[in-house]
This record gives sequence, C-alpha cells and structure tokens, in this order.
Amino acid sequence: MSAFTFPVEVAEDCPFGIHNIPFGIYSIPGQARRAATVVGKWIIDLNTLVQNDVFTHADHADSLEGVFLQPVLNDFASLPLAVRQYVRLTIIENLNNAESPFYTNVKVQSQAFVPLEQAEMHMPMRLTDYTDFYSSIVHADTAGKGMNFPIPPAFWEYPMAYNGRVSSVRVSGTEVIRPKGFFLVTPSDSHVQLQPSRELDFEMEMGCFISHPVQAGEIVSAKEAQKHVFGYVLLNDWSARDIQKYEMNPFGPFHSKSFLTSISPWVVTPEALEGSLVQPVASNASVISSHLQNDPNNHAGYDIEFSVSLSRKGSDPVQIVRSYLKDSYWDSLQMIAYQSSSGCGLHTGDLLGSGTNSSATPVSRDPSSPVGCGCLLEAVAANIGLPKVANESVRWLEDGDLVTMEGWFTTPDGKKGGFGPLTGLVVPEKLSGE
Ligand SMILES: O=C(O)/C=C/C(=O)CC(=O)CC(=O)O
Ligand SMILES: [Ca+2]
Ligand SMILES: [Mg+2]
Repeated sequence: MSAFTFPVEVAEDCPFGIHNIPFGIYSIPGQARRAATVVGKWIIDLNTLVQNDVFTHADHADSLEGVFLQPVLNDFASLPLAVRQYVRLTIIENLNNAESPFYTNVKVQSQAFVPLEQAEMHMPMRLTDYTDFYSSIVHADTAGKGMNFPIPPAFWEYPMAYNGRVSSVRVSGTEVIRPKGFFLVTPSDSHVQLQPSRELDFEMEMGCFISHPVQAGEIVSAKEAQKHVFGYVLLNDWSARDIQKYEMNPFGPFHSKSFLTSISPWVVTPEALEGSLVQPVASNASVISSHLQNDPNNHAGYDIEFSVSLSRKGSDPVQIVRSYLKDSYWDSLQMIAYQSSSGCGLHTGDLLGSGTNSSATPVSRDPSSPVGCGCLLEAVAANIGLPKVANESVRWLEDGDLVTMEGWFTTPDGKKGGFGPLTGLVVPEKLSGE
C-alpha cells in the first residue's frame, strides 16, 4: 500500500488542494508520458483510475478508454465538457470518501499514486497555434513608453495580439538560452549587428488552452466562448527588449519573442477558478463590438494573484513582482471571440497568452516590497526601483538568474489554490560550434 491515506494532507502553502485538480502530463523513469492530476504531494495516474473502474458513468466511461495514455492532453481536452467535469468531480468525491478505492483498493493504492518529486512534468498539450495578447492598461502604458509606442486606439476596441512561434513554447524548467538578434551596438552606429541580447526580460502572463475547435468562418461571441476553454497555465513570454525596440517598426515582435515562451505544466480548469470569479473586466463597461461583450454571469474575470521571484548568483529568491489578473482590461473569453473574428478558426491545442499582467505600483512603498510591473521593461521605463536581489539592483536578466512565477487563486471550497511554479534559468548564449 502507498502512503496515500485519508484524509489527504495538503499543506497550507501547497497549490494543489482537493478542489483544484489540474491536468498534466508526467513520466517516471522507464515509463512513457501519460496524464495525471495532482493533490498535495501526490501525482494521481488517471489511466490507473480508468482501469480500476473509478469512472463508471454510463454515458462517459467509454470515452475515457485510452485517453489518459496519450502523451498530451489534446484528446482529453476535446471531449465534451460534461465528461471533463465528471472526471474532476469524481476525483474530488473519491478524495473526500474514506471508503473510496483511492484508500481501500490495493491495485489503485499501489499503481495510481506517485510522489510528485519522482515525476518529470512535460508539455501538457500538443500546440497547434499560439497567439499573445495585450490586455493590461498598466503594461500598455508603461512598457509602451519604454518602447516609444503610446497606447494605440485599437487597445480600447479589442484585445490586440500578435502571432507567436509554436515551437518556441516549452515547459517550465527549460533553460533560457540568451537570445541573439539585430540591434545597434551603440546609438551612433549606422548598421545593426547580430549579437546576444543585453536587455533580456520576462513577461508575467496566463495562457488559455482551447478545447473545442471553432470552425473556419465561424465567429464566436464572448458570451459563447466559455465552451471553448480547456484551462489555464502560467506563461512567461521571455522578451529581448533591445531586439524588440529595433524590429518592431512597423511590424510586431519577431526574434525578440520567438526564442522561448515557457508555460507551467498543470492545466487549471475554469471550474477550479470558480471560487475566484469577481466582476467582468473593465472593457465590458465601455462601448465595444457586441460580439466582444461578456455575459456578466459567465465571464472570465478571475481574481488571480501573480508573483515573480528572482534568484541571482544562487541567492535566496526575492519576490520582485506582484500583480493581479483582475486589473486586466480584457479577459480570455473576449480574446477567443476576437481571435475568431476573421474566420480563421481555432483548434484544440491553440494557446492564447493573456499579455503581460501588470498592476499599479504605489508611489510610496517600502523599497523591498514587490512592484506591480509584469516585466522589467516597465520598471526601467517608469524608473521604478525593484527590490534588491543578492544585494544588487536589478535592471535586466543576467546569466545565472533563476526566474520563478506563481499564480494563486481561491478554489470553490474557499481554499487557496495555485498553478504550481513556472521556472526558467538564464544561461549564456551558445557560441558557434557549441
Ligand atoms: O509595445 C509594448 O508596449 C510592448 C509590447 C509587447 O511586449 C508585446 C506583448 O508581448 C504584449 C503583452 O505581453 O502584453
Ligand atoms: Ca507578451
Ligand atoms: Mg515569447
């Protein structure tokens, strides 16, 4: 028997309580990748639950055969919402029942539970498309000043976006190789040179994975978009500001953002976020296209607290950023609606980045407290002093910096839930031949 006993122990600071039940892809040495959820310090292998008849619903059980043996969650994500909700609720019910096979069945006990620290986490989805949006007024205003782009009129009309590079989206823990790009070595130079970025940055974002496709030619309204959401991950849109400043004229970002985008491995469902629903985002109260207008009773205005911590030269991590999703001007349902507007269609596995999540930084604050900037560019542009790390002032990311993002919310039982950490270690650029 495993040490998985009733009642499940979930530490105060653990992101994975009984009502979170995110979905992810894990492996242990010698075994293929497969689907799991997580509670406390335990991975729960989902196919083992299928094989041991935990999911018995007459309408849903058949569709779960083999689905959790896939190396990505796309097949699960494309199942009807009722099936996915049934899986989550059945797991919660079993966790709360001392007589459940989770605690009493020898096979389930010996095969379903894997200590989290023994598992390697992988990309949860096979990505089909990746779009990154622009939804924070504070970010658009402050970072815009840093880039010499005032907030454009379109910002207030729809959630603006650019197309990202699918193959550059990688799971948490992937090293951040310092990117190279073209920019002036000194401002007086007449030509740019290909060189390693000196202004490497992070962007604190949330990613939304699509479940049911939107057919080509079909426009989805924000009011109808919820049924296309599979779930959410944390997303770090690593950005090279020197490359970006040169290349974003007049096109969108290219090399400055296409080297790596990291995501957290656990996909948190909209159901887990229901305890965090607050009011619809601010754009709903202004004049916008009717198909972008949210249903006040079915929107994605969640109260999620984000943080970014930085460790430099192996120092203790220092929380340098704290921001809130509720400060966004646009929500993920409006992003789905806007993405669909051209008739391009959406696919199971499309990833929509929220855009940098920033909140106001109080004018007078303790210099050691985190700032609201969702990226370093904002702090540089607005001359906001970040808390010191390893007794040093922070401007841009240095080789050896470890960046950790977190996102916390309230699960439907009123307890604290989280995404789990999203990390990336900055390593030097590769020299030719390496
Ligand atoms: O021009 C700016 O203010 C900056 C634009 C971006 O960095 C693009 C982007 O990734 C948008 C975002 O994350 O909000
Ligand atoms: Ca971004
Ligand atoms: Mg990126």
